[in-house]
Amino acid sequence: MKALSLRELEAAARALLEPGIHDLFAGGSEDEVSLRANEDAFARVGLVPRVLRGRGAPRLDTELLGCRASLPIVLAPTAFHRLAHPEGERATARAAAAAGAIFTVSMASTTAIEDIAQAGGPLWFQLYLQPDRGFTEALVRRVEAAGCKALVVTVDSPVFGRRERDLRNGFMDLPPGLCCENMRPLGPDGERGPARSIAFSPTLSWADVDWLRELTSLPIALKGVLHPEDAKRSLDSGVDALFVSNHGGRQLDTVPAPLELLAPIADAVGDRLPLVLDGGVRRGTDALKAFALGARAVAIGRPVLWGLAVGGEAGVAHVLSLLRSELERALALCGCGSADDASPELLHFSRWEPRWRTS
Ligand SMILES: Cc1cc2nc3c(=O)[nH]c(=O)nc-3n(C[C@H](O)[C@H](O)[C@H](O)COP(=O)(O)O)c2cc1C
Ligand SMILES: CCCCCCC(=O)C(=O)O
Repeated sequence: MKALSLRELEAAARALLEPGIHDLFAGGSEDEVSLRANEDAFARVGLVPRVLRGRGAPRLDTELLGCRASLPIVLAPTAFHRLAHPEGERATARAAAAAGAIFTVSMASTTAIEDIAQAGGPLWFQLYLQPDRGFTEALVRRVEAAGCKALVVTVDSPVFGRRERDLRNGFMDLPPGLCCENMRPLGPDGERGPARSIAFSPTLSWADVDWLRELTSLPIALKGVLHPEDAKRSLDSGVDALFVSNHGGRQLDTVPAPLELLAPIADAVGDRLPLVLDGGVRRGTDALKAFALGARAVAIGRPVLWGLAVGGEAGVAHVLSLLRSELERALALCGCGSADDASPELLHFSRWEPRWRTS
């Protein structure tokens, strides 16, 4: 039976995945306060529809960082797709390409970027800047050659978050036969060497972003910017977009939900930088709320892994199709012709408290 919603798909994936892999995907850091906050934030904002606006059937197509996409929902970078399904990132890429959706490939993908690019859809590549600049430069050249259209630099990970589910389950590394394929340097004839590990470095600074800006002409998005002052600072480094993200609640715990932090960031950067929000997006209405608060697009992480686990390429296609139809319906019900029509006037922030008559 096909899942009617991402919630149903999540339950189906949970039943199929080996428990340690399920926890690896589902978990957050420490007490998982941010993880829970991400979905809760959407539930706490109401939508107040406008009526009789005659906007016609909503259009979802958009352009982001020079890429045309058929919907403003991006696949966020997530590691290790081959733990969810043997076809891994290849299956994800085929589903995204068929849907006209942008797929952000994780630096920690279990399939090499060249093989993922065979699917032919629009790809961005997520990068953890490595202290070894020579390695980073070689990887950037490789990603450019593979045809990726943008770099998404994750800046919320100077150290790795403490994920206690993984510690409890003893998940230390990928099983034999799998590795982070992009971490295998290419030899002169394109042969892939042994994988090196990904370094998380607390010495990274804006100087490294400036260095990357000089290195490549690809558009650069910074992922994990949550403070308005950092958003403003990013303008000086010539970046092209920001992902307003708390890494799905997997890095610093107790960071508020990105939805709650979006408006001040949108205020800080104005029209100068497009914003992509991720964290807890599970419904078309969630996406609409993010657009109303200033996001140009949203990104989804775990739902893609649930789709993969349940049905490989068809499962990811189903995730995108559910969200597409939900978003079309939500826009139409709110009197919007596109995501650009969404504005804060549609949102209701409840301060209502019941007062019961006692006499
Ligand atoms: C299993 C898993 C792996 C992830 N891997 C990466 C990664 O390699 N790089 C990265 O920048 N973010 C990574 N993320 C974070 C996502 O890009 C994204 O910010 C987050 O999943 C969005 O929240 P959601 O899962 O609630 O949609 C990962 C998240 C999960 C759940
Ligand atoms: C040593 C590989 C680490 C992969 C990191 C993936 C990630 O960002 C996550 O949240 O998990």
